[in-house]
Amino acid sequence: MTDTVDDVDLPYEDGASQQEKLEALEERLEILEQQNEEMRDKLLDANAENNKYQQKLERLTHENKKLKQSPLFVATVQELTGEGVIIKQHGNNQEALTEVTDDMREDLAPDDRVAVNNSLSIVKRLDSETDVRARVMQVDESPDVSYEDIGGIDDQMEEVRETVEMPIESPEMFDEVGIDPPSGVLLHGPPGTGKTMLAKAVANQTDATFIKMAGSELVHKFIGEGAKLVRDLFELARQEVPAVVFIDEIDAIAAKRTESKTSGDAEVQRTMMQLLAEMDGFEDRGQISIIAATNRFDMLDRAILRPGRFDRLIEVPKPDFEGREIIFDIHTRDMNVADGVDYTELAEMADNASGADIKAICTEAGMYAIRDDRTEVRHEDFEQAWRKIQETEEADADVSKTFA
Ligand SMILES: Nc1ncnc2c1ncn2[C@@H]1O[C@H](COP(=O)(O)OP(=O)(O)OP(=O)(O)O)[C@@H](O)[C@H]1O
Repeated sequence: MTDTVDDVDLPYEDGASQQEKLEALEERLEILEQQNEEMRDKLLDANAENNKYQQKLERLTHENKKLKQSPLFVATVQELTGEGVIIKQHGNNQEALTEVTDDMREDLAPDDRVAVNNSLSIVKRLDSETDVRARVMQVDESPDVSYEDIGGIDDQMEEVRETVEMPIESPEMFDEVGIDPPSGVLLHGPPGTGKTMLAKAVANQTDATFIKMAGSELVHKFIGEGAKLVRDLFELARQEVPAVVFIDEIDAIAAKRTESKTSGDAEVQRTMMQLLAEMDGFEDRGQISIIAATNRFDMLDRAILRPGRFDRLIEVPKPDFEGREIIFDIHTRDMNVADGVDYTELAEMADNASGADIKAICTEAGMYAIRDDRTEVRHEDFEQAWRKIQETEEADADVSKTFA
């Protein structure tokens, strides 16, 4: 309903002169215009915010859909016959005859790897095995991270060095003393605290090949591949000794056993069993070091923590005040930083930041300088960068809460 003139509370007394009325009305008009302006600004902000959430919503909906899709199984084409295609499923080695469209049939040849759904229909032809390995395993003959690049986790670094370096550099010591070298190291702690860096640095120091495998990639894509890829991983490590095998997100393959009996769970189980078998029957222990990492220590199956497997559990926490100061120092080493930049203040400001957050603050601060057409990064650039990163993190947290 719109206000009529009668409803409006007039800003002057009944007996006011024409001049007084005019002035009062002008004053009121000015206030209303100002309020209108403020409302318009707020509306614009709200629209921008709304757009941002819409985009996030779309992204999350898309991810959600992807996760809900039922997993596909992997099989190998055995033969193309008049009645259909004979495939052999990985994992259980069972053969099956399945029908395919003419288009798909033209695309297939014996020995091709294919993805099949629950009813064993071929959904697509897969990349060659080498492509899958390349996706899941990242091999780096000489990673470029050194101990000087890591800040605030000296005790953890010492422990990793002690466990990994000695057996690779002086395996004879263990032989002579007559003990087995320490087995795997499990690093656990929040994201972005330097777990991957630690593994890379120790590989660099010992001239070992760094082989990284992501747990989630192993089991979430195609069923029937996980166990084989674990075997391939150890095979590759044996060819590359000395090697540091880094298994990231190990919780994806070593989560506590659940009651559900879905095929996905069985696959995860098989992959984990293969990993345990490889770790137990490990003859090159020492020359191949296994470092695993997780952000979800609470979720791990205790079987993985039994002696002889990961018997060094090292917590890698977020840096404390001093650690943050050092990490700021590390990440600004190559930056053109103005005289007034105070790392102590920055470390106080970025309370609760991880190493990865600090790295992001430094990069973003550099971006502020560039946007401002400067080549020198100032203290306020870092402050502005931290505010921006916090806002983004808060918005992300809100969105995940809303759509959880
Ligand atoms: N302690 C640290 N010192 C210096 N830089 C760090 C530190 N921790 C993290 N960073 C920075 O953050 C980036 C990401 O760190 P890294 O990948 O090692 O974390 P992570 O603990 O393995 O994380 P995630 O659990 O998410 O895999 C590094 O490349 C580095 O730039």
